[in-house]
Amino acid sequence: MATALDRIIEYKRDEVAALKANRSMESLLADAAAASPTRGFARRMSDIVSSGENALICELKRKSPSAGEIMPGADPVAIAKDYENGGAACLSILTDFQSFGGSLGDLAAVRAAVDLPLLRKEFMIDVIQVAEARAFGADAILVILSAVDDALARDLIGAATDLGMDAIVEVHEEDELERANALPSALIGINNRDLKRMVTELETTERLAGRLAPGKSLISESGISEPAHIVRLRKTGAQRFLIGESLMKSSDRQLQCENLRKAS
Ligand SMILES: O=P(O)(O)OC[C@@H](O)[C@@H](O)c1c[nH]c2ccccc12
Repeated sequence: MATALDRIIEYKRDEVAALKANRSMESLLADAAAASPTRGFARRMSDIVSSGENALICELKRKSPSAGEIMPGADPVAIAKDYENGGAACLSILTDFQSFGGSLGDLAAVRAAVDLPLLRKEFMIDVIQVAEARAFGADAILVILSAVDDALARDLIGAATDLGMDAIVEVHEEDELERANALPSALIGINNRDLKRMVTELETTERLAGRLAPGKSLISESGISEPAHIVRLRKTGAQRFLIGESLMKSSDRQLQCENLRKAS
């Protein structure tokens, strides 16, 4: 049976074909060269971690296959400002429309409104999407290892590096973590959500965290909704966290960000 991830990758291939029909790599690279310089995504997280606080990547997400509608009419700029005022290290902007209700327009709007480094949260299957990410102001990309082989992962990371961006290599299982350890990116995201079964378990980080190679930085992703979750995950050594749904739904995003940032 096709998984949720399979279905997303299938329409993503059509989107990439449409992008290639409309834009040349050269013209996207020209836009990328003209974009304002990258903001140092990994560096901003390390600065916050050195100060003793948690580095939060706060996410803008209107809906998802697992949660359904989260906040259909969300104003990306207002939410980004809440996150910035709450002391977020970086922001994650979903740009997939079909499953997550996001767009590159959200990325560009947030880029113009706040100073934080931005992750383009997207299912990357072609280097042209990396150039497009930079052209719209992204500072980092996501490389989901359950969706790409090692050769493509290397190409995506290489393209990001060439454009001055960071790459988060996302894993959910032990063999993916082994692959991530051998890839040339220092940021490894352990996704507590299984993108194939849509089940979220913080045990995923607890099980895999000890297996990161030296020099890699761990980001624990998904399913975090309260300070106690951070306290628990910090025991694995995690100091960087990617949080979406619970912050989107919070009645006081800024305060919730502050509480999660200071939890220890
Ligand atoms: O909303 P949550 O449970 O806090 O999760 C955020 C983020 O980790 C999640 O949106 C995510 C992690 N990896 C992804 C890959 C694609 C789309 C979404 C994701």
